Amino acid sequence: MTRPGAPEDPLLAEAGDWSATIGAAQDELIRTAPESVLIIQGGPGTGKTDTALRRVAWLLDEPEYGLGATEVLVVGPSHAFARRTRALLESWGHEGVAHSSIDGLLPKAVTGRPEAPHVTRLKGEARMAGLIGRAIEKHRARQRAIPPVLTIRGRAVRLDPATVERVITTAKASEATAGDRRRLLRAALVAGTQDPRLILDAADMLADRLWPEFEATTFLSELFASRLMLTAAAEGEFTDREIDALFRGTDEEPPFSEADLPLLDEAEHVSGIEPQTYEHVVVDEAQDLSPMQLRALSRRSANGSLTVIGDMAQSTGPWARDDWHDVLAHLPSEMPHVHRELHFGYRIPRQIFELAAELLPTAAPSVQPPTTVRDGPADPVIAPVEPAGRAAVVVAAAADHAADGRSVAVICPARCRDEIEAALRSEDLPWGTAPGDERGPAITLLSPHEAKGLEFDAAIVVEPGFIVDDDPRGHRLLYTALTRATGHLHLVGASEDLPADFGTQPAEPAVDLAPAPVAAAPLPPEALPMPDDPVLREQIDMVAQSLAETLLANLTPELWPVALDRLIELISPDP
Ligand SMILES: Nc1ncnc2c1ncn2[C@@H]1O[C@H](COP(=O)(O)OP(=O)(O)OP(=O)(O)O)[C@@H](O)[C@H]1O
Repeated sequence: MTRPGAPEDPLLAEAGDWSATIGAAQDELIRTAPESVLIIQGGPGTGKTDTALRRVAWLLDEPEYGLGATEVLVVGPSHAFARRTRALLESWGHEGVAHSSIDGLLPKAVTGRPEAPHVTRLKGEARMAGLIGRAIEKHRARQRAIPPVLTIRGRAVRLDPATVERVITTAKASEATAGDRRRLLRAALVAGTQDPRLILDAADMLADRLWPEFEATTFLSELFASRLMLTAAAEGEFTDREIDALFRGTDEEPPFSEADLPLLDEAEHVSGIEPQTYEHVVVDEAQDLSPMQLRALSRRSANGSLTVIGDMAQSTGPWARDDWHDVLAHLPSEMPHVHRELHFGYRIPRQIFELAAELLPTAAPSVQPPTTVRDGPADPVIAPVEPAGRAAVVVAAAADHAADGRSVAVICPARCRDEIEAALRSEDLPWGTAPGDERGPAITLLSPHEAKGLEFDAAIVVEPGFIVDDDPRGHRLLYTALTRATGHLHLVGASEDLPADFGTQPAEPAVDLAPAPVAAAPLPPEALPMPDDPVLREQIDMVAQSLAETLLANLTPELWPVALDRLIELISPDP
């Protein structure tokens, strides 16, 4: 994302087109046949998103698969992310693919309703699908009750219940459309009457009552406004406390929260309104999605051909997880699963990753950190500040990077947002809330959640201590925030929340960034010097990367020296 006018920076330049450096592991994933569910796990910046998009490009280019661009859907966590994936695929000449945030796929509704975290979590559970299904069934049964008499223009029209029942049964058995059902009812009632106009009007009125157009938003509002309907649909699968949590009566708040959107999708599905489906679906940052979101995604897949991407060390929010089982359980597919891990960190320079990796033992102890493949242009800048001076330091750093032509993320917790916005305004610095194209503002202001999956030349992370404190998985969120930069990282905040190892010394040793060694691969007995020729060095690097990926993917660390010995044996000329 280097901006026009930026200095020549070979480290950053290489990020755009890496066709020359595709590792063996990435290449294998890119060429995975479409009849599979490909699951790509990997640390930040290991190329998961790019690899998945290259898989899409490959599937589109292979005539054997005959896949059209409009048959592919790429889903990510945010609108900004969807812009990034669209820009990348289009830069490779693939237009027409659908790119969307998860919410952008779901039915439209006015959201913004505040909600307690335990309610959000409950609404994401898969058993909500059962509740919605039963509520709709009961709703329909009420609508199906046939009134004995209808009043049309002041005249009573008596209906023959047997005739109406017959029409309902025929319409259901033949899966008749709304129009056909109405015509069937008109024909059945009008036969042999003296006043056909009156009867036809009565037939239309009855059709509206029997088969009203389904409005998922109206249905869900009615369901959540009625303790009676909720209890009836719960059928013992929800406790009274849970029903209380779902019940919201009728009030003035915005009607829906974001957790309601997958419920609206479920309601539409149960009532027969089906979304557009795709021959291949890519789901990025899948580690955070609720079961109800995953069900909604699954409905968009025509055949179960999927690429599912994520990193358990970055899993946060109400559905933070430690493994893939739960995600995959809600994305059923008959196709074989191919589960792979990427190990090389291409985005984040060594100096930045060393700092971020200090969080891993707390954030995700079972996750092995990626191996960084390059050095960065600068060490991270650690800036201890008093609250009063915080915004000025952040904005000065952002302005410097922007003036040098870099894209800049200011990643800040909610409680500092207003002061940062005010400081940006008072310095007259243009900024946006989603990374722009090359003509957009260089500075993007983001919450740690919004920063997921994005990358910038420089990142300024504000008050790391607040980021940790404000979320049950705060260490993971901070890890995500620290791993957005391809070149420069600044940490600005209270000295007790900053790591002691770099730059200006804080007064106290670090609290939240507990230092811990990064799991190290066994070293070869003696390192031989690298040749001076840069071309040769790059070739050696690529071969070494490819071999390393094969080792990492197939053998446990204690067997690596054995395999290397065997390799030397195999390639050594016979004596
Ligand atoms: N083989 C490679 N050689 C050079 N650069 C690469 C390679 N693979 C990926 N990259 C670059 O590394 C950067 C990070 O890639 P990407 O965004 O796909 O990572 P990610 O694993 O999805 O990260 P995150 O978990 O943070 O979302 C991108 O700029 C991408 O172009």
